[in-house]
Amino acid sequence: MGTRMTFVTEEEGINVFLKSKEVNFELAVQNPVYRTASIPKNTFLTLHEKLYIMIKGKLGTFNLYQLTGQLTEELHEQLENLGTHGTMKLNNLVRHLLYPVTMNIFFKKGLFPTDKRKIKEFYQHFQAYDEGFEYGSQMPECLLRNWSKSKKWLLALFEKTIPDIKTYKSVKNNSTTLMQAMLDIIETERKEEESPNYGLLILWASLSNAVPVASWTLAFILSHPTVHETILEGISSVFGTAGKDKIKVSEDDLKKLPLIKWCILEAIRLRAPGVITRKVLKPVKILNYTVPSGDLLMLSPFWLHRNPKYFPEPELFKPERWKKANLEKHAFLDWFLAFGSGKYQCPGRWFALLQIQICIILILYKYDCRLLDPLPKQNPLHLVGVQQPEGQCRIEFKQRK
Ligand code: HEM
Repeated sequence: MGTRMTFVTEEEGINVFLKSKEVNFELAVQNPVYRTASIPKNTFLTLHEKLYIMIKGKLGTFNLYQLTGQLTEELHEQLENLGTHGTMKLNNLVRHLLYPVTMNIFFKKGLFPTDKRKIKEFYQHFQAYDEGFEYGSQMPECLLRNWSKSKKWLLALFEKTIPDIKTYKSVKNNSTTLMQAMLDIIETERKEEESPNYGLLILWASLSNAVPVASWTLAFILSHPTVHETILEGISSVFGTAGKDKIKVSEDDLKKLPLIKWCILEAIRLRAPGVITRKVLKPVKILNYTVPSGDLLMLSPFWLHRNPKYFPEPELFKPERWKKANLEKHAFLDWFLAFGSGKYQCPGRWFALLQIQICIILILYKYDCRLLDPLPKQNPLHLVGVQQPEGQCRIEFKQRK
């Protein structure tokens, strides 16, 4: 639709994408941000770097472990609502856990509705917004009636709740939530009329990839019996065998269970975002081509992760390949680009890994789980963000005795 895109697939092009000063993140995403969250260009460009630095700091490895206790508590609360046994679509089970946990932690405790009708309404609108995000980021809103309705519903929700978020004070500690810290920056720049729009944007960023990644990780673990067994043994050795206790999970406990983190990273490698993008500011030369300014440069982490030169036997789920990564020093494997790269690499990556680790530990500690369907295929239509499953995948869970 009038946008020129150049895809880089070879090392030389990838290096230009990752290192050239002539390609720009902000100008590549500004238009999609305008279409999906109605944030005007000047507001976006004024606030972007300040917000990014704050989010990166708050969710970076130095501060992150302050959230472990809260994450565990919130997840226990949501697991309690699942009861002692049941069968659900795997995706829905993960949504049931991560939607409220993320809302309550990033915005304000108790923000996620508890009334059944309101929860259903939230699910319906967030899912419609998320599923249509890719189209919404490219097309005029007037062509996407239902998507637009859900976008407006979510914006109205934030408009209503922002005064409460602003005045909320945690009883347990003095720290501000992520959204409160964002509001401080937005207000300092006198852009408060755009606060609900930022609420919507950060809600989408924090859930759209984390939910499918948690589902894929569980699906991979449950469909690889040896991995599943080893993880269960690890969990029993750290937390004991009973499934009823409200266990606490510490940073040290997580270090004793590296296989879970490797499984998450391997699931992300295999289902990585279809594309990430940069705008070309001045013509750049790649091999024999000159890519003109104004083009979007596109790189596919999904495709790159299937290159056997970088990832031997790339199609196989092999969590042990992550043994080689220096995760203690917060480094991933070379050529792993699921979180993007450079100045504006995903600032939520360490939070996502922590949240999913605790989520998986608590599910597998509390319940005996099995999949009732084979591992689903990935839907090839999704380019923005992590691949979605195609077809149904149900999970059966029974409380361990
Ligand atoms: C496994 C889950 C996740 C994946 C795979 C993922 C992936 C990505 C990718 C590929 C980008 C673009 C980076 C680039 O182009 O270089 C990005 C940006 C971003 N992510 Fe994540 N992400 C995940 C979870 C999260 C979470 C939990 C948050 C929570 C706050 C988050 C917040 C953001 C934000 C705010 C940006 C935009 C950064 C900017 O504007 O500069 N992400 N993410």
